[in-house]
Amino acid sequence: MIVGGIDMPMFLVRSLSQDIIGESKGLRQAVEGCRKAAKENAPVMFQGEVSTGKLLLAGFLHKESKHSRQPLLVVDCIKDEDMIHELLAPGFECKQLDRYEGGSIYFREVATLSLGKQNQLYKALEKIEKRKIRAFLSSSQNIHLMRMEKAFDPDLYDYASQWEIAVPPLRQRKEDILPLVRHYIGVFNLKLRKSIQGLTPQAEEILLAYRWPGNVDELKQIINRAMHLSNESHISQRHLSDNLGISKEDGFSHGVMPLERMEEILLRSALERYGFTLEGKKRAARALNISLATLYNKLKRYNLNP
Ligand SMILES: Nc1ncnc2c1ncn2[C@@H]1O[C@H](COP(=O)(O)OP(=O)(O)OP(=O)(O)O)[C@@H](O)[C@H]1O
Repeated sequence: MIVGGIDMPMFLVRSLSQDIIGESKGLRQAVEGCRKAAKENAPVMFQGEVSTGKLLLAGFLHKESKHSRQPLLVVDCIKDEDMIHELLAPGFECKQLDRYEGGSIYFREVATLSLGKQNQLYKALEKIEKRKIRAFLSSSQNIHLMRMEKAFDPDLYDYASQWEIAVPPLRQRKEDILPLVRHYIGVFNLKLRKSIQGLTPQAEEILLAYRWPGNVDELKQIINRAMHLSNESHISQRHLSDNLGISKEDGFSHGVMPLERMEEILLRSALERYGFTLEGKKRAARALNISLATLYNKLKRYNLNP
């Protein structure tokens, strides 16, 4: 739910009361980490690949903590450029944050900020904490490696390292795949007015073997598309084939796919994340560690357009 009527429209304020679905050890450890962190006041850094559930877990932590009576504010360091600019300005006094005193604030994707801005964020966080607003940070890039390569600000690194919660990718939490699939089948049955009951054994095998580079959002999309295609009681291999880049004949039982297909998936996911504007493409190229010119060549080759 997005709560409107706030002073700063750049802030996304969400009430996160959604269920956390999964049974894996990795997810249970992350939930346990949140429960423990909820009893403390330290800032928490959520680390994990894209769409692994970092924000969902931060929402759970917030709800379990003594800050839960006030909102959790979400600031996206990639998308909320104006807000970030305002918040990081040296003169920012956080007065606009007064009404959120006692709540929490979540900065999504802090590692995408330039080194200078990371340091400004560290200074802003000191002011924010004075307003008794608890800080959460997230990154889909490994900030420890970035720090070693001097690509992450030392002050923000020390701040973020106080309490870390790692959220493993879906391919390392295979026990979560089928429960999530069942959950989304239920969601889309309602939405599409269908009554699909589950997956064929072969379709289950395919989904369990897949690497899920886009994690839970990708799973959601794949199930959504498969359910649009299926008029049967179960989702089968042929409803998944085109979307997972596998051949209808060969199946996909070994978690292998053509490298080019994997490259296309990664390019698409980077552009969906950063956007197709010039700035978005520059960021996508940086995240993929390729030059902008190479990115343009690949976009042409795979015919990737918004
Ligand atoms: N364990 C889970 N149970 C139910 N839904 C989940 C789970 N994990 C993720 N989701 C859903 O997947 C989507 C992505 O989750 P979320 O935004 O929390 O991921 P994230 O890691 O913060 O993403 P990003 O990398 O884009 O910042 C959301 O719709 C979320 O509700």
